[in-house]
Amino acid sequence: MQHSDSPRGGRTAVVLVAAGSGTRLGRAMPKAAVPVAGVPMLERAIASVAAALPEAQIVAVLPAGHASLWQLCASIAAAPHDDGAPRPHLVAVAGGATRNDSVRAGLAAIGDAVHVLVHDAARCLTPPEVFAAVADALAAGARAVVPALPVVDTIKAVRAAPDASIAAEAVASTPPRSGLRAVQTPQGFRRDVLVAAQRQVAAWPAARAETVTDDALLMEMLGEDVYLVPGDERALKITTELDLMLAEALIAAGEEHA
Ligand SMILES: Nc1ccn([C@@H]2O[C@H](COP(=O)(O)OP(=O)(O)OP(=O)(O)O)[C@@H](O)[C@H]2O)c(=O)n1
Ligand SMILES: C[C@](O)(CO)[C@H](O)COP(=O)(O)O
Repeated sequence: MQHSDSPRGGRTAVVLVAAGSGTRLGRAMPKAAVPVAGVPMLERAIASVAAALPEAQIVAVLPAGHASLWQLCASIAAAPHDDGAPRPHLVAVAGGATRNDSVRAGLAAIGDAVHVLVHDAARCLTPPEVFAAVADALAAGARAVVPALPVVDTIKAVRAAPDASIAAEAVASTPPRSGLRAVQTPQGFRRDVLVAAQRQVAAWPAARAETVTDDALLMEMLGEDVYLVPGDERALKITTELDLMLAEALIAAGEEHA
């Protein structure tokens, strides 16, 4: 297949992190295996990535011990595509103890990609427009791109309680809401820059590495400009039962793309 250098083309890889345990969802299986309106979350996530970026290599990062997710990936990679749709370039690797460990495992498995998108399988209803917006910003020369939405709540920074007899945190400050955004995935990067940042984190003590809650943070650490493109409410991260209910309601209403 002829691959173009465009971030919508074949020199792009997607690291799809799906190795989490889903503690907050509290099911007796890893979150990626949980059915969302009857279809495993991982299957929905792969379908949405493949629909948005059909030429991209997809590296699914899976819980090492969950055979059914590995079988699911193998069957998607091998499935005939009679409708003429391209078969996803899909491989699977084992994840690590933290999300960031899993991202690193995925990065180690990608081919010769120029750009990499890091995406949460838990955001399995992300519409193609969000992938396109990230890819287009990379094509325009950005080295780090993140989808974002305005925040709807007022956000407080907190401090320890000034009066120890009151069992509560206290407010430290209130950042102006107009300057805050909630960020989603896929987060897109020049691969060489992300790999260089991850090399630094690999040497950090665990307590510091745990502060890496998203990939863009690493770019900020290197002094890179991180650009924001519009996110989408359908790209919600399924974290709790309420999120799962919302995702299933979106599917029932025909609002998800797949
Ligand atoms: N060790 C980990 C932890 C998380 N993830 C992935 O990172 C994404 C965002 O993580 P989150 O939604 O917090 O998933 P979990 O870690 O599974 O959730 P919880 O914290 O409730 O256990 C998910 O797609 C999850 O599978 C991962 O690949 N490897
Ligand atoms: C990367 C992320 O989805 C951006 O919002 C988020 O930070 C992941 O957090 P989690 O606690 O690992 O779900």
